[in-house]
Amino acid sequence: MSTIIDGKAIAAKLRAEIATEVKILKEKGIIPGLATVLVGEDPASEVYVRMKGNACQELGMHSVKHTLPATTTEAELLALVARLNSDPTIHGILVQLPLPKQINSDTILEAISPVKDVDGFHPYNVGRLMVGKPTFQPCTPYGVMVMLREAGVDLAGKEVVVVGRSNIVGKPVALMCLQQHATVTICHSKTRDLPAKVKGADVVIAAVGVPEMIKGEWIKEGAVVIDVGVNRIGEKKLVGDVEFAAASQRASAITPVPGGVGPMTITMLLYNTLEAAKKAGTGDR
Ligand SMILES: Nc1nc2c(c(=O)[nH]1)N[C@@H](CN(C=O)c1ccc(C(=O)N[C@@H](CCC(=O)O)C(=O)O)cc1)CN2
Repeated sequence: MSTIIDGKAIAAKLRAEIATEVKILKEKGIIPGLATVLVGEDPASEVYVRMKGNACQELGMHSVKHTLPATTTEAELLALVARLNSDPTIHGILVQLPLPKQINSDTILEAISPVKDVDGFHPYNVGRLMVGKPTFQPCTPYGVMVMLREAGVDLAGKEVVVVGRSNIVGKPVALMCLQQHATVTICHSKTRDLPAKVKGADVVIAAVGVPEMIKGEWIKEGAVVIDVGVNRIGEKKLVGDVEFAAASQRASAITPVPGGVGPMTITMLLYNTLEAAKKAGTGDR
């Protein structure tokens, strides 16, 4: 049986540290501020944006939620982003993804000021990560790295297999693992013999968005398994991208879903917002 890497517990510890720093910053007259932008009525996005607002409140941060109709045009959203870019009470801007199809996500993400890009999706911040000099790092992969660190996993020389090549998770987490001296393989829908690739991994990071696609029998005895998937089955049930029950028989450590990577995503957003506020306070941006 494997050790469960408890995302909720790691997130709670980090949030307590962030709250302490927020308090110190407030004494200097700076209240970290996050603006969240939700376009449309995607139920999962509504939940995530609400969770982000609640988390800000719990940690004493300022947060403002902008809810726009699904019919919002790209120009209207760009105008809001421009307003938030020049609002001194806002240190971080988060536009919840996915956006409705009439809006080009890249155009919006590139319009967010890189110094307020607490999602770490702006090409400037992506480029900084690419050259090994990260500024704001995307929240989910950043959370994965913190979990690995807290679980005592040293990546140097390890074979890491990332399943999924999204800009939000797969590509950045691969770069972050490379930065920690892992040998990284990124797998995707055209990868030949995925089971063989996974079977060779010391660390598997599943970020493919397909319920239980990674089979337990593919996991090497003693491997570490990080499951980024949050797949809703019916009304209530959430499952990851990995067959948890079978994989946990073989893995040395594994993240659950829910309660694994998910809570870390929001925690790292809070962390990035705090960092943005600190940089604004020192003029270091
Ligand atoms: N602008 C962004 N959009 C999206 C991001 C992002 O990082 N920035 N990531 C995902 C969704 N996401 C945050 O927005 C997110 C996903 C999951 C969780 C989470 O805590 N999951 C819980 C389960 C919660 C539930 O009941 O649904 C868990 O896994 O335990 C938080 C945030 C896409 N969009």
